[in-house]
Amino acid sequence: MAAAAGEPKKIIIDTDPGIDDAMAIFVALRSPEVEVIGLTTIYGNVYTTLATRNALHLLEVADRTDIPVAEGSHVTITKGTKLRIADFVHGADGLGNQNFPPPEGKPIDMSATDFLVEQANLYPGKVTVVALGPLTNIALAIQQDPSFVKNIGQIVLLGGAFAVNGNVNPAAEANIFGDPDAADIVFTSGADVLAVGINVTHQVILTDSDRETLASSNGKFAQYLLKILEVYFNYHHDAYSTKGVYLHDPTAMLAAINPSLITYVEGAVRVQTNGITRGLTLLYNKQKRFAEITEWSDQPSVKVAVTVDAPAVLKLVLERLME
Ligand SMILES: O=c1[nH]cnc2c1ncn2[C@@H]1O[C@H](CO)[C@@H](O)[C@H]1O
Repeated sequence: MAAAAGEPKKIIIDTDPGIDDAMAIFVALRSPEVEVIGLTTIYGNVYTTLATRNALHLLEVADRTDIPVAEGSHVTITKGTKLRIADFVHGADGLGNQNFPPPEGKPIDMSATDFLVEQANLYPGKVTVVALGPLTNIALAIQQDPSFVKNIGQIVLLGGAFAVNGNVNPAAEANIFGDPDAADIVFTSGADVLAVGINVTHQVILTDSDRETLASSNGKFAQYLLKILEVYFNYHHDAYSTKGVYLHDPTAMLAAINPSLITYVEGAVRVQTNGITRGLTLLYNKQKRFAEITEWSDQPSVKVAVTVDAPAVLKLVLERLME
């Protein structure tokens, strides 16, 4: 594969691994266009303690224990402890019920939020955060350091269901539902945000036959993922009528790596934080100038992905995991 032109883009992956997180992390580690400078962990697919353990484990599988892991928040930004954990999607261990041995490594002695703030300050405008779980750590960084929103290069997040049904319930997508208050802080922060929602990721499906293609590779990532994918396939088989699994996190990762794979629109996004539509993401395209001053007035614009070159994403995922 040709090396990326220029310096690779520095990325921090905020993650709750998670089967599709594992795929996305491996894709990033095999992508010359980016340099993974750290993983930060969060609850979502698993509790934060297990997310940290899984992040360390995945870096050991990849022989990349040089990459630091910083543990993130165990509670929502409003200190909520009643978390919705998607173990029914990923298995009790988050990685397909494989009972992998515990990692040898440890997280660094710094919180995810402190690490995010530190790295954004160290490389102003140069770090992209790829957020694959609920947005608590990112919102905490925004609250902790007023210069974070201008120092961070871009925040590419997997989250939201823009003008489509959610996957937790008809209103809400899982990552936004996990901490709607944090999500609203991120969307209204003024940072350069690109949201890749399930309106886009539901177009990128790894089918049974793609899984067989993956199985034809002796590559360590392909062989590892085959083991953990079984649980993810079973869940999709039960919950959806698609012939495969959605590649949520790998799609968001590739949108960060190669923005030409998606198209987006711009506008203000707000998140519903209570009631039956808690977690709903709504995009205001700013086509109409409303006279009345409301919670929508003067909100900064973010980017919301609307189309994806699904065959190209799938091809890249397979290529990079099969090397
Ligand atoms: O049905 C579901 N409920 C909860 N979480 C899910 C479901 N399907 C996928 N994910 C997880 O949430 C993110 C995308 O919303 C992905 O990280 C995916 O693994």
